[in-house]
Amino acid sequence: MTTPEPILIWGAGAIGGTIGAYWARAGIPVLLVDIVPEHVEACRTTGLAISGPIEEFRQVVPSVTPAELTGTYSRIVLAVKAGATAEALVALKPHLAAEGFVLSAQNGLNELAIAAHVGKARTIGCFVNFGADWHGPGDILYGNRGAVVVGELDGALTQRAREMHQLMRVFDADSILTDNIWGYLWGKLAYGAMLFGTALTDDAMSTNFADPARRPVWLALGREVGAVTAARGVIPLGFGEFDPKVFAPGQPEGPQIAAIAWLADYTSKTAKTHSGIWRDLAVRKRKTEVDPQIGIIAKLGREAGVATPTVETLVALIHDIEDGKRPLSLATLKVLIDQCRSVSTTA
Ligand SMILES: NC(=O)C1=CN([C@@H]2O[C@H](COP(=O)(O)OP(=O)(O)OC[C@H]3O[C@@H](n4cnc5c(N)ncnc54)[C@H](OP(=O)(O)O)[C@@H]3O)[C@@H](O)[C@H]2O)C=CC1
Ligand SMILES: CC(C)(CO)C(=O)C(=O)O
Repeated sequence: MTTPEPILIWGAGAIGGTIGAYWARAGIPVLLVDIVPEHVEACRTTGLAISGPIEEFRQVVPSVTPAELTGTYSRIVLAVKAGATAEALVALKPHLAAEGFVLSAQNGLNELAIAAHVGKARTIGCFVNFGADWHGPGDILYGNRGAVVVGELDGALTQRAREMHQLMRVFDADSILTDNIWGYLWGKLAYGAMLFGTALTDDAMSTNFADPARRPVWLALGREVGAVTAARGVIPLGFGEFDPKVFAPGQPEGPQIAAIAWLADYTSKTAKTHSGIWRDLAVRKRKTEVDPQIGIIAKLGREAGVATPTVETLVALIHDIEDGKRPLSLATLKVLIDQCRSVSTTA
């Protein structure tokens, strides 16, 4: 009897580690690949502990560092931060079978970079919106359930997409198979841009979304991403009651304010009170995914002739915090609030 080929999860942190622990617990062969040797050692020996309000368990998961990996694999789930995607792709390509694929379980438009590197036919899209934090070697907080959506880049409902969807259903029974993965990815960018805004302060995501004084920023970011999304001909899709279509050009303000109010409520119900961006800035003290995730919106906007002044200032402010030039504080967010206010009064 031959041993079934494991699914490689490349990047076994908050997202990759959580999915991997669930798959391994369900008896699905999985192999974690991560550059943090202490994490790899913990996962394969004492086990990966999943904690938080959803479920608590510890699961031993086969794990290696990239240097220890041998062989080729048909299914690779990429779950590194967007800034590490290029480097991870170089390392994983020799291990990707000719007929295999890479599925991006990441925020942003990493699918573009993956397709450019391994080929569009070997790339599958995925939208992940559950909340998790890597707290240390073998230690992950699973803070809240959230959308998991799988789809081919061209929308085809292929056998391999169906299979990955079924596997994701083992992790979360509500996972979705879609023919519009770009819609979900662009919808998340609208929310994602707002999350970067919340990460300018030390306040929880929900505190930020609930404060009427900060609302002009969320509205401006939603509208700018909505305008670029529309210019690219994408119909954005959301999660829960967050419908990014309300931010499309020409849409009224009422439903936009309601969408922000829903986000305030939604983000108040997680054990992960702050975004991964805030965690990178405040806890990990490292660069965020701002350029590949948010900077790309401004770049694609410029290409389409759509102005994105709020997005551009946000990117600059995040860089300032990364470089130690500004603090994480309300004063930093206030730069953006003032810019949005002055635009709305001069408009
Ligand atoms: N966490 C969350 O709640 C959510 C995250 N996302 C998205 O999911 C993606 C993954 O994020 P998340 O899981 O939080 O990130 P984490 O930092 O928790 O996990 C990524 C892991 O990959 C490792 N890594 C970095 N470079 C490589 C490489 N070249 N090869 C192998 N491993 C590598 C990291 O090590 P090191 O730390 O040393 O870099 C880390 O252990 C991001 O795009 C994020 O925006 C989406 C929705 C929710
Ligand atoms: C907030 C969250 C978990 C999405 O709900 C996220 O995407 C992040 O932390 O970057």
